[in-house]
Amino acid sequence: MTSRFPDAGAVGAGGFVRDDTPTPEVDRREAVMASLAGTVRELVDATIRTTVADDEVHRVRDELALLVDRLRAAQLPGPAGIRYNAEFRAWNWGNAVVGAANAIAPPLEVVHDASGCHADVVLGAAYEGPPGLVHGGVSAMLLDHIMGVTASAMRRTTFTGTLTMRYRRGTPLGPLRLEARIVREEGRKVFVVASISDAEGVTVEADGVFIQPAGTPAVDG
Ligand SMILES: CCCCC/C=C\C/C=C\C/C=C\C/C=C\CCCC(=O)SCCNC(=O)CCNC(=O)[C@H](O)C(C)(C)COP(=O)(O)OP(=O)(O)OC[C@H]1O[C@@H](n2cnc3c(N)ncnc32)[C@H](O)[C@@H]1OP(=O)(O)O
Repeated sequence: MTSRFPDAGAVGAGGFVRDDTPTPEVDRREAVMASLAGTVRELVDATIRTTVADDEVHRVRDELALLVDRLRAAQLPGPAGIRYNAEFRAWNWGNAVVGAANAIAPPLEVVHDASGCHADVVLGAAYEGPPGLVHGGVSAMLLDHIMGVTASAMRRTTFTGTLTMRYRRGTPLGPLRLEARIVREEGRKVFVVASISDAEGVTVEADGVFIQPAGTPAVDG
């Protein structure tokens, strides 16, 4: 049987790690971690926007330091990586864009559709660059991810080779839609286009070359 995922270490730093945690247990833990990350995300937003007095800020900081110690009581030795089990249930809880346990991730929920992938997301104060607008690097990060997922097409691993952004107008914080699709393939190179839109239309366009690293397998079909 063709392995759906490369062996651990086969695809760059960290690689993919086979982990035989049963899917229901993965699902249960993922929900628990997503719940924690959701509250931490609230904390990030509340921290940015708080106007409470300095003394109160210091008290909150001290209480949070105790909570950090409790989570540090048992930790992975490094980043979370990408893990998968025998049913090809994969989980990457630390991922910067979709990680269920990562409060820095919006998180993006990528949907595979007939033409590629799309995602609806609401970006708040933590993603600001110019006043009221999404940071250009955040736009690039989110597009990079959805384009990589699109290029990978659930059957191979691809890395970003080249990514080009065109910022047509400021992207307002708030509800946004991302879309990505493959335009052509040449050997191990997959050419992808993508966009971010608000209610008025496209704000950012991107095109990129995603490359399946030499020697990594792909599933037929
Ligand atoms: C087994 C199946 C697996 C199933 C998986 C299932 C589900 C998928 C699950 C998860 C999906 C995982 C990830 C997807 C999600 C998000 C991804 C986010 C994307 C990222 O955030 S990812 C991090 C940033 N990314 C890097 O960290 C890349 C660092 N870099 C490298 O790892 C190498 O550099 C690499 C691999 C790019 C190339 O290495 P290489 O050795 O394979 O390339 P090589 O020289 O053989 O060239 C071959 C042909 O590509 C052309 N070429 C080469 N380099 C190019 C470039 N940069 N731009 C344009 N074209 C380029 C050549 O010109 C030649 O073209 P030609 O054949 O026409 O001559």
